[in-house]
Amino acid sequence: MKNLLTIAGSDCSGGAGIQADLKTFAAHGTFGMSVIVSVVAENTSRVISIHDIPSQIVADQIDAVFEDIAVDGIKIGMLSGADQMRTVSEKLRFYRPSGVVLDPVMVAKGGRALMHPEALETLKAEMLPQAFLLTPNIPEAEAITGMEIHTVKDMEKAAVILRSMGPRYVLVKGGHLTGDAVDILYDGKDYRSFTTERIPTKNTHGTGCTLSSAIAANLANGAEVPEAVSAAKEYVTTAIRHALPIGKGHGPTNHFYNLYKSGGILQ
Ligand SMILES: Nc1ncnc2c1ncn2[C@@H]1O[C@H](COP(=O)(O)OP(=O)(O)OP(=O)(O)O)[C@@H](O)[C@H]1O
Ligand SMILES: Cc1ncc(COP(=O)(O)O)c(N)n1
Repeated sequence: MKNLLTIAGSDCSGGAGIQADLKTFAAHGTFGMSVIVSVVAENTSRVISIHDIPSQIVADQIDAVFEDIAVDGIKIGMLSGADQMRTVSEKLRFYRPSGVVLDPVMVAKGGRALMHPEALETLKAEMLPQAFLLTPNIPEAEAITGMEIHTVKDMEKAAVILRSMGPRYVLVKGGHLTGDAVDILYDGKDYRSFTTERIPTKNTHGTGCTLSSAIAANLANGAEVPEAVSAAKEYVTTAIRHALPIGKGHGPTNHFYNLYKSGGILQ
Protein backbone atom coordinates (compact mmCIF):
# COMPACT_ATOMS: atom_id res chain seq x y z
CA MET A 1 0.00 0.00 0.00
CA LYS A 2 1.27 3.49 -0.88
CA ASN A 3 1.55 6.28 1.69
CA LEU A 4 0.04 9.60 0.65
CA LEU A 5 0.48 12.97 2.35
CA THR A 6 -1.71 16.05 2.10
CA ILE A 7 -0.44 19.44 3.24
CA ALA A 8 -3.50 21.68 3.35
CA GLY A 9 -6.20 23.37 5.41
CA SER A 10 -8.79 21.66 7.58
CA ASP A 11 -12.47 22.01 6.59
CA CYS A 12 -14.45 21.10 9.71
CA SER A 13 -17.57 20.44 7.61
CA GLY A 14 -15.71 17.63 5.86
CA GLY A 15 -16.27 18.54 2.21
CA ALA A 16 -13.00 20.14 1.14
CA GLY A 17 -9.40 20.49 2.32
CA ILE A 18 -7.65 17.82 4.38
CA GLN A 19 -10.90 15.93 4.98
CA ALA A 20 -11.68 15.57 1.24
CA ASP A 21 -8.06 14.60 0.60
CA LEU A 22 -8.01 11.83 3.21
CA LYS A 23 -11.33 10.40 2.00
CA THR A 24 -10.01 10.42 -1.57
CA PHE A 25 -6.77 8.73 -0.52
CA ALA A 26 -8.72 6.02 1.32
CA ALA A 27 -11.00 5.43 -1.65
CA HIS A 28 -7.87 4.86 -3.77
CA GLY A 29 -6.59 2.18 -1.41
CA THR A 30 -3.75 4.35 -0.08
CA PHE A 31 -2.70 5.24 3.47
CA GLY A 32 -3.46 8.91 4.09
CA MET A 33 -1.44 11.31 6.26
CA SER A 34 -1.98 15.03 6.83
CA VAL A 35 -0.08 18.17 7.72
CA ILE A 36 -2.58 20.83 8.76
CA VAL A 37 -1.50 24.32 7.74
CA SER A 38 -4.68 26.23 8.70
CA VAL A 39 -7.84 25.41 10.58
CA VAL A 40 -10.79 26.83 8.67
CA ALA A 41 -14.14 27.16 10.44
CA GLU A 42 -16.33 26.67 7.39
CA ASN A 43 -19.36 24.81 6.13
CA THR A 44 -21.22 24.36 2.85
CA SER A 45 -22.37 28.01 2.92
CA ARG A 46 -19.65 30.15 4.42
CA VAL A 47 -16.22 30.57 5.96
CA ILE A 48 -16.46 31.88 9.53
CA SER A 49 -12.79 32.17 10.46
CA ILE A 50 -9.31 31.00 9.53
CA HIS A 51 -6.63 30.15 12.06
CA ASP A 52 -3.15 29.63 10.65
CA ILE A 53 -1.05 27.01 12.42
CA PRO A 54 2.31 28.50 13.51
CA SER A 55 5.09 27.83 10.99
CA GLN A 56 7.15 25.85 13.48
CA ILE A 57 4.25 23.43 14.05
CA VAL A 58 3.78 23.05 10.29
CA ALA A 59 7.50 22.29 9.96
CA ASP A 60 7.34 19.84 12.88
CA GLN A 61 4.39 17.97 11.34
CA ILE A 62 6.29 17.60 8.06
CA ASP A 63 9.37 16.34 9.94
CA ALA A 64 7.22 13.93 11.97
CA VAL A 65 5.91 12.33 8.79
CA PHE A 66 9.09 12.25 6.73
CA GLU A 67 11.49 11.11 9.48
CA ASP A 68 9.37 8.03 10.08
CA ILE A 69 7.36 7.02 7.01
CA ALA A 70 8.16 6.77 3.29
CA VAL A 71 6.01 9.27 1.41
CA ASP A 72 4.98 7.83 -1.97
CA GLY A 73 2.84 10.76 -3.07
CA ILE A 74 2.00 14.26 -1.95
CA LYS A 75 -0.72 16.78 -2.57
CA ILE A 76 -0.52 20.40 -1.42
CA GLY A 77 -3.68 22.46 -1.05
CA MET A 78 -4.50 25.64 0.88
CA LEU A 79 -1.41 27.60 2.00
CA SER A 80 -2.85 30.79 3.42
CA GLY A 81 0.17 33.05 3.54
CA ALA A 82 3.78 33.65 2.56
CA ASP A 83 5.10 32.25 5.87
CA GLN A 84 3.32 28.93 5.33
CA MET A 85 4.58 28.79 1.75
CA ARG A 86 8.19 29.46 2.74
CA THR A 87 8.02 26.80 5.48
CA VAL A 88 6.56 24.15 3.19
CA SER A 89 8.91 25.08 0.36
CA GLU A 90 11.97 24.77 2.61
CA LYS A 91 10.88 21.31 3.77
CA LEU A 92 10.16 20.17 0.21
CA ARG A 93 13.68 21.25 -0.78
CA PHE A 94 15.05 19.25 2.15
CA TYR A 95 13.01 16.03 1.73
CA ARG A 96 12.69 16.19 -2.08
CA PRO A 97 9.48 14.14 -2.44
CA SER A 98 8.68 13.26 -6.04
CA GLY A 99 5.44 13.92 -7.86
CA VAL A 100 4.18 16.93 -5.89
CA VAL A 101 0.62 17.79 -6.98
CA LEU A 102 0.03 21.46 -6.13
CA ASP A 103 -3.54 22.81 -6.00
CA PRO A 104 -3.09 26.58 -5.60
CA VAL A 105 -6.25 27.15 -3.52
CA MET A 106 -7.13 30.87 -3.32
CA VAL A 107 -10.86 31.38 -2.74
CA ALA A 108 -13.58 29.21 -1.17
CA LYS A 109 -16.72 28.45 -3.18
CA GLY A 110 -18.64 31.01 -1.08
CA GLY A 111 -16.19 33.73 -2.16
CA ARG A 112 -14.00 34.10 0.94
CA ALA A 113 -10.23 34.33 0.36
CA LEU A 114 -8.30 31.30 1.63
CA MET A 115 -4.96 32.77 0.53
CA HIS A 116 -3.74 36.27 1.37
CA PRO A 117 -3.53 38.11 -1.99
CA GLU A 118 -0.09 39.49 -1.07
CA ALA A 119 1.24 35.90 -0.90
CA LEU A 120 0.79 35.50 -4.67
CA GLU A 121 4.41 36.41 -5.46
CA THR A 122 5.67 33.91 -2.86
CA LEU A 123 3.40 31.23 -4.35
CA LYS A 124 4.99 31.87 -7.75
CA ALA A 125 8.57 32.07 -6.50
CA GLU A 126 8.58 29.34 -3.84
CA MET A 127 5.85 26.86 -4.70
CA LEU A 128 5.36 26.68 -8.47
CA PRO A 129 8.95 25.55 -9.19
CA GLN A 130 8.46 22.65 -6.76
CA ALA A 131 5.31 21.34 -8.41
CA PHE A 132 5.38 18.26 -10.59
CA LEU A 133 1.75 18.95 -11.53
CA LEU A 134 -0.08 22.24 -10.93
CA THR A 135 -3.91 22.16 -10.87
CA PRO A 136 -5.33 25.72 -10.91
CA ASN A 137 -8.99 26.45 -11.56
CA ILE A 138 -9.82 29.34 -13.90
CA PRO A 139 -9.71 32.21 -11.35
CA GLU A 140 -6.45 30.83 -9.91
CA ALA A 141 -4.89 30.53 -13.37
CA GLU A 142 -6.00 34.12 -14.09
CA ALA A 143 -4.51 35.42 -10.85
CA ILE A 144 -1.16 33.71 -11.42
CA THR A 145 -0.82 34.57 -15.12
CA GLY A 146 -2.51 37.99 -15.10
CA MET A 147 -4.54 37.02 -18.19
CA GLU A 148 -8.29 36.60 -18.59
CA ILE A 149 -9.61 33.13 -19.44
CA HIS A 150 -12.91 32.73 -21.25
CA THR A 151 -12.34 29.83 -23.66
CA VAL A 152 -10.49 26.54 -23.95
CA LYS A 153 -7.94 28.35 -26.19
CA ASP A 154 -7.34 30.80 -23.32
CA MET A 155 -6.88 27.83 -20.96
CA GLU A 156 -4.18 26.49 -23.31
CA LYS A 157 -2.42 29.88 -23.42
CA ALA A 158 -2.53 30.12 -19.62
CA ALA A 159 -1.13 26.59 -19.31
CA VAL A 160 1.94 27.61 -21.35
CA ILE A 161 2.57 30.65 -19.14
CA LEU A 162 2.02 28.61 -15.96
CA ARG A 163 4.42 25.89 -17.11
CA SER A 164 7.10 28.52 -17.77
CA MET A 165 6.94 29.27 -14.03
CA GLY A 166 8.25 25.85 -13.06
CA PRO A 167 5.79 22.95 -12.90
CA ARG A 168 6.53 19.94 -15.08
CA TYR A 169 2.82 19.53 -15.95
CA VAL A 170 -0.11 21.96 -15.76
CA LEU A 171 -3.77 20.98 -15.57
CA VAL A 172 -6.07 24.00 -15.96
CA LYS A 173 -9.51 23.01 -14.63
CA GLY A 174 -12.58 24.30 -16.41
CA GLY A 175 -15.13 23.84 -13.65
CA HIS A 176 -15.73 27.61 -13.58
CA LEU A 177 -16.52 27.99 -17.30
CA THR A 178 -19.89 27.18 -18.85
CA GLY A 179 -20.75 24.23 -21.09
CA ASP A 180 -18.93 20.92 -20.75
CA ALA A 181 -16.47 20.53 -17.85
CA VAL A 182 -13.18 20.62 -19.79
CA ASP A 183 -9.76 20.34 -18.14
CA ILE A 184 -6.58 20.96 -20.17
CA LEU A 185 -3.31 19.13 -19.44
CA TYR A 186 -0.08 20.59 -20.84
CA ASP A 187 3.29 18.84 -20.71
CA GLY A 188 5.41 21.44 -22.53
CA LYS A 189 4.69 19.94 -25.94
CA ASP A 190 1.15 18.67 -26.26
CA TYR A 191 -2.27 19.55 -24.88
CA ARG A 192 -4.69 16.91 -23.81
CA SER A 193 -8.27 17.67 -22.90
CA PHE A 194 -10.41 15.76 -20.45
CA THR A 195 -14.07 16.48 -21.00
CA THR A 196 -17.27 15.47 -19.27
CA GLU A 197 -20.80 16.79 -19.42
CA ARG A 198 -21.43 19.52 -16.86
CA ILE A 199 -23.54 18.04 -14.06
CA PRO A 200 -26.34 20.45 -13.09
CA THR A 201 -25.74 20.64 -9.34
CA LYS A 202 -24.76 23.20 -6.72
CA ASN A 203 -23.09 20.46 -4.69
CA THR A 204 -19.50 21.01 -5.79
CA HIS A 205 -17.79 21.77 -2.48
CA GLY A 206 -14.31 20.28 -2.59
CA THR A 207 -14.20 19.23 -6.25
CA GLY A 208 -10.70 20.64 -6.77
CA CYS A 209 -9.37 19.04 -3.56
CA THR A 210 -10.87 15.71 -4.61
CA LEU A 211 -9.41 15.87 -8.12
CA SER A 212 -5.86 16.79 -7.05
CA SER A 213 -5.79 14.11 -4.31
CA ALA A 214 -7.06 11.49 -6.74
CA ILE A 215 -4.31 12.44 -9.21
CA ALA A 216 -1.66 12.18 -6.46
CA ALA A 217 -2.98 8.76 -5.41
CA ASN A 218 -3.10 7.48 -9.00
CA LEU A 219 0.48 8.66 -9.61
CA ALA A 220 1.66 6.95 -6.41
CA ASN A 221 -0.17 3.80 -7.51
CA GLY A 222 1.97 3.79 -10.66
CA ALA A 223 -0.13 5.54 -13.33
CA GLU A 224 1.47 7.76 -15.97
CA VAL A 225 0.33 11.41 -15.82
CA PRO A 226 -2.41 11.33 -18.53
CA GLU A 227 -3.87 8.11 -17.08
CA ALA A 228 -3.67 9.52 -13.54
CA VAL A 229 -5.57 12.64 -14.64
CA SER A 230 -8.11 10.70 -16.68
CA ALA A 231 -8.92 8.30 -13.82
CA ALA A 232 -9.07 11.21 -11.33
CA LYS A 233 -11.47 13.10 -13.62
CA GLU A 234 -13.68 10.02 -13.73
CA TYR A 235 -13.49 9.75 -9.93
CA VAL A 236 -14.44 13.41 -9.34
CA THR A 237 -17.23 13.27 -11.94
CA THR A 238 -18.79 10.28 -10.17
CA ALA A 239 -18.30 12.05 -6.83
CA ILE A 240 -20.10 15.16 -8.19
CA ARG A 241 -22.88 13.15 -9.86
CA HIS A 242 -23.65 11.51 -6.50
CA ALA A 243 -22.76 14.59 -4.41
CA LEU A 244 -24.47 14.72 -1.04
CA PRO A 245 -27.23 17.28 -0.48
CA ILE A 246 -25.85 18.02 2.98
CA GLY A 247 -26.06 21.52 4.43
CA LYS A 248 -27.67 24.69 3.12
CA GLY A 249 -25.04 25.64 0.52
CA HIS A 250 -22.69 23.71 -1.74
CA GLY A 251 -22.89 20.08 -0.64
CA PRO A 252 -19.78 17.86 -0.67
CA THR A 253 -18.56 15.38 -3.26
CA ASN A 254 -19.42 11.74 -2.55
CA HIS A 255 -16.40 9.47 -2.03
CA PHE A 256 -18.45 6.63 -0.68
CA TYR A 257 -20.28 6.12 -3.95
CA ASN A 258 -16.90 5.56 -5.62
CA LEU A 259 -15.90 3.10 -2.90
CA TYR A 260 -19.22 1.30 -3.15
CA LYS A 261 -18.87 1.09 -6.93
CA SER A 262 -15.38 -0.42 -6.63
CA GLY A 263 -16.60 -2.99 -4.12
CA GLY A 264 -14.69 -1.36 -1.22
CA ILE A 265 -17.88 -0.99 0.82
CA LEU A 266 -20.46 -3.71 1.23
CA GLN A 267 -24.04 -2.52 1.31
N1 LIG B 1 -20.77 20.81 -12.50
C1 LIG B 1 -19.74 20.04 -12.85
N2 LIG B 1 -19.92 18.94 -13.60
C2 LIG B 1 -18.92 18.14 -13.97
N3 LIG B 1 -17.63 18.37 -13.61
C3 LIG B 1 -17.36 19.47 -12.87
C4 LIG B 1 -18.39 20.36 -12.44
N4 LIG B 1 -17.81 21.34 -11.68
C5 LIG B 1 -16.50 21.07 -11.64
N5 LIG B 1 -16.20 19.96 -12.36
C6 LIG B 1 -14.91 19.31 -12.50
O1 LIG B 1 -14.39 19.17 -11.19
C7 LIG B 1 -12.99 19.30 -11.18
C8 LIG B 1 -12.59 20.45 -10.26
O2 LIG B 1 -12.73 21.64 -11.00
P1 LIG B 1 -13.08 23.06 -10.40
O3 LIG B 1 -12.82 24.05 -11.47
O4 LIG B 1 -14.44 23.00 -9.78
O5 LIG B 1 -11.99 23.15 -9.27
P2 LIG B 1 -11.91 24.09 -8.03
O6 LIG B 1 -12.67 25.35 -8.27
O7 LIG B 1 -10.49 24.19 -7.67
O8 LIG B 1 -12.64 23.24 -6.95
P3 LIG B 1 -12.81 23.59 -5.40
O9 LIG B 1 -12.16 24.91 -5.17
O10 LIG B 1 -14.30 23.58 -5.27
O11 LIG B 1 -12.23 22.49 -4.61
C9 LIG B 1 -12.59 19.52 -12.65
O12 LIG B 1 -12.31 18.27 -13.22
C10 LIG B 1 -13.86 20.12 -13.25
O13 LIG B 1 -13.92 19.96 -14.64
C1 LIG C 1 -9.60 24.04 3.85
C2 LIG C 1 -10.12 24.26 2.48
N1 LIG C 1 -9.35 23.97 1.40
C3 LIG C 1 -9.83 24.15 0.16
C4 LIG C 1 -11.10 24.65 -0.05
C5 LIG C 1 -11.60 24.90 -1.47
O1 LIG C 1 -12.77 24.21 -1.75
P1 LIG C 1 -14.11 24.96 -2.24
O2 LIG C 1 -13.72 25.90 -3.36
O3 LIG C 1 -14.99 23.86 -2.73
O4 LIG C 1 -14.70 25.71 -1.09
C6 LIG C 1 -11.87 24.96 1.08
N2 LIG C 1 -13.10 25.45 0.98
N3 LIG C 1 -11.35 24.75 2.33
